Amino acid sequence: MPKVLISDKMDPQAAQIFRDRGVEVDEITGKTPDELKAMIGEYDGLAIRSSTKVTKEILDAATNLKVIGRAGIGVDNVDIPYASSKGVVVMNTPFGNSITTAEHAIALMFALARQLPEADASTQAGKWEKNRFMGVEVTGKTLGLIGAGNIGSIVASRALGLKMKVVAFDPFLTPERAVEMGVEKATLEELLAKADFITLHTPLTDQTRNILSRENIAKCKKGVRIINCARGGLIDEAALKDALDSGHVAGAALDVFAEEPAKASPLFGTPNFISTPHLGASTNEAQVNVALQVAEQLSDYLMTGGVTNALNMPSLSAEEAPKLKPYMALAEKLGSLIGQLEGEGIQGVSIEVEGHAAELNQKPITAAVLAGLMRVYSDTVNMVNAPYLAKERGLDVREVRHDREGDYQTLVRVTVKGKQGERSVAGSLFGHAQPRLVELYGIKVEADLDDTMLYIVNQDAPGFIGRLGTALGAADVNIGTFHLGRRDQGGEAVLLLSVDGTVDKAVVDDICKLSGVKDVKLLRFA
Ligand SMILES: NC(=O)c1ccc[n+]([C@@H]2O[C@H](COP(=O)([O-])OP(=O)(O)OC[C@H]3O[C@@H](n4cnc5c(N)ncnc54)[C@H](O)[C@@H]3O)[C@@H](O)[C@H]2O)c1
Ligand SMILES: O=C(O)CC[C@@H](O)C(=O)O
Repeated sequence: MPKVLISDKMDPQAAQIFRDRGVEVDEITGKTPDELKAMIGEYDGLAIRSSTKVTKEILDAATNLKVIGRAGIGVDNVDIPYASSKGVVVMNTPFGNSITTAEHAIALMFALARQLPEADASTQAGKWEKNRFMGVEVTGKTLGLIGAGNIGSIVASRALGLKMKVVAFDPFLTPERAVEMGVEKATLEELLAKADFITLHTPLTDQTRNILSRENIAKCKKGVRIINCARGGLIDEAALKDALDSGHVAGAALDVFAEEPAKASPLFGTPNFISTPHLGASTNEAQVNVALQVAEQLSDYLMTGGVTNALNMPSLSAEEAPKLKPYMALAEKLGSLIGQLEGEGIQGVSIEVEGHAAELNQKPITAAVLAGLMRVYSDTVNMVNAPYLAKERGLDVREVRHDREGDYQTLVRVTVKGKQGERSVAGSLFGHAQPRLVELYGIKVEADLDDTMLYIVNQDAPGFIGRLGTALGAADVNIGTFHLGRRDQGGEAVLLLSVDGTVDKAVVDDICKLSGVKDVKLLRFA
């Protein structure tokens, strides 16, 4: 039974879902990195929010880990490249807290417009400073949206409902989508010049880091009010403090900080500055949504192989997973076969599907071929890290889909470009389930790829099979299955034998010495 650790505070319904789906679950929150490191080795899955930092060290200790699920959107607390290199799938729940976070941005916008926190503190201090607090209306004002994805678009719809104008800067926003959203697409410069309020809704990337830099803050309209419910690091906090002090920025509300927990920001105590401790996603509704989603996604992956919302692997619905499973087994075996035959030095690989296989999601088939192929380089390769390893090695990967049906109802062909030029193997499924090799380097064969096999290339001549049988019998090697194919009579023949148990190198050397033998390889598919 797979075992999952919930290491951050999460709605209790998550644990219940794991149990209902047959996954063992421990909820142990608030551990230090060292404590987490000591315990993570026993878990197959890890469910987190933002407190747990999944670093290289934690991943190195996570010897059984297969999947990490973030109950939320941002995954900056997970070292995704390293998780990928270790073959660990990383998933998030991209929609569960979007409405809640958009509402928090709107709440902060109103709090800034009417100085609500300061007015509250003053009133509760018994001051009744009615003349001190003069607000602004939001109606008719321009809201500048930086980032128009899930949350940004919800903020835009709420702002339009409040009769604001919305201008949006997002390099990936198409003109059609802007029209659909009812916003004006703008450059960053235009947005900075026009906006009365600016709200940020992008991830933190190399392009968005410091997007509100000192220089860009200076380009804003005087009296602008700024809201950040996305990620710390999008705003130069020191420059924001100076702009608040000078009055160039009339107010700023931050839910997120460059360093969290933010316990001593220079912004604290600045007039017209409001802060919340990363509460964007903190509503009952959002926390139930993300907890349920993460538990369902992790359970699906661990129990059925279904992949939803993964950031480092192609998606695979629970419905698709059983259909693709035999194809992935076939693809991995073909990749492994050609990888073992060619050895190192493969420069490119093309994965072609035809017939029934062409109706399926090809990405998992490609990932499975690469997993088999890259095993030449590493024993720990799987479908998650294989594409990264292939990229790292500069392998050119091509996917081809043929609508036509050939000799077989379904076919997967793997062609590699290696030291010997382009060579390919192809396989099909028998009875819709049984992977079988049907072509090897242009020669028709029909062979199951069993755990241990001998691949022998010889000159087609009478008596060879007898000599081979005698040699194997003398070495006490029992032949399970025997498959023979040849290019033409008297030409090159290929033999694929499955054998019981292991075969010593000495036996392989003896076969090499048999007359007419050109090549012998011991293949393993276990
Ligand atoms: N405060 C919180 O508790 C909280 C809660 C949920 C999400 N978030 C954060 O909010 C942010 C937005 O989440 P989302 O679900 O809307 O993400 P999303 O991926 O749906 O949208 C992000 C948008 O940013 C745009 N973008 C990317 N690079 C850009 C750039 N250089 N300039 C302008 N736009 C750019 C993308 O095109 C996309 O439309 C994320 O950083 C997420 O982690 C915070
Ligand atoms: O889990 C949280 O409280 C914050 C989540 C938020 O930052 C997110 O990116 O989804």
